Amino acid sequence: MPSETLRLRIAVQKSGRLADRSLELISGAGLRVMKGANELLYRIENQPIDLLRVRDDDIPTFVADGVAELGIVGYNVLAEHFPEDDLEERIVMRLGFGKCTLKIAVPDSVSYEGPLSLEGKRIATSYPNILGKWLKDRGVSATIVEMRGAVEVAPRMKIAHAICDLVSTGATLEANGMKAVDLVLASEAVLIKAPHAPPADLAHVYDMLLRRFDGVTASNGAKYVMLNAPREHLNEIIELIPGADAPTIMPLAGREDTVAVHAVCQENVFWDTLDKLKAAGASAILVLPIEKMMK
Ligand SMILES: Nc1ncnc2c1ncn2[C@@H]1O[C@H](COP(=O)(O)OP(=O)(O)OP(=O)(O)O)[C@@H](O)[C@H]1O
Ligand SMILES: O=P(O)(O)OC[C@H]1O[C@H](OP(=O)(O)OP(=O)(O)O)[C@H](O)[C@@H]1O
Ligand SMILES: [Mg+2]
Repeated sequence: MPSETLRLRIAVQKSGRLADRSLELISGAGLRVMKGANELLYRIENQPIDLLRVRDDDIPTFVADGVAELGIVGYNVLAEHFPEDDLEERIVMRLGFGKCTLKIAVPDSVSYEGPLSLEGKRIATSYPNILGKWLKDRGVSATIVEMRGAVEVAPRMKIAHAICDLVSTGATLEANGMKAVDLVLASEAVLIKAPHAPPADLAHVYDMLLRRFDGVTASNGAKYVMLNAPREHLNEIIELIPGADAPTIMPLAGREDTVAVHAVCQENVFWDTLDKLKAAGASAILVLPIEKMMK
């Protein structure tokens, strides 16, 4: 095959909760997506890369089989496909979006004293492998009722006593008269890789892509903080800046007692932090978003 026809493939969710954020990550890495007539495959205009747009359930297998070199999928979906594997071998990086938890939930009126309360019960879920392993590890024997969706209605329909489903805000559980009682798995979107190295001709594109994804992900939520600080409270003020690593301290023209402080914060900066900085004597505080970061 001539090398100019070789293209890397990234499997992404076609539509759903991860679709937009996956495309944002891809464009954040400088890839220009061409939305053509082919709904299954989007071309990247400025790199030899294609996006394979599929149901999220197909992504772990496509990547494991080498149909795509990389994929963006929920950790929960990956764990359900490969419940016995060391998932770290498949994961390139955690992406910081699509955060949710897989939880055991029961009707509000039901008491729960730990996993043993599930003994002999029926539990509805779309994640039979993860739940099966979780129950086995805790020595609980229960019947797993597999459902593709609308798991939250199972107790009301008398199909199951409990459910094991994804939760983020808890609104779905609340609307269905249920409460979360145990954590099974914490999840977020992850970048996964095929077991074999990419074609040699595309190794540089692959490496560049991982570097850029890392840069976009690392800057997620990170902020650039600039402020003026009285010298006598400098240490206290630096301590207050969240996740600040080696801030830059600069003199201010004509102001002996005050310095300018610039710092990259690895975490979000909330209003209460600004209030504390102000109370400690900081002034002219600016918090700026960081678009890209390369360490
Ligand atoms: N409420 C939520 N909050 C945050 N993230 C979520 C939530 N629900 C699901 N997710 C994450 O987003 C992923 C995709 O969810 P979505 O509901 O779009 O899946 P789906 O209906 O199975 O989509 P597909 O049509 O691709 O099969 C989930 O596997 C999970 O990782
Ligand atoms: O705690 P919450 O914020 O309410 O989120 C939890 C809900 O989100 C997901 O469903 P989604 O809304 O994606 O619809 P689906 O069930 O059709 O996939 C999940 O299956 C829960 O039902
Ligand atoms: Mg799915």
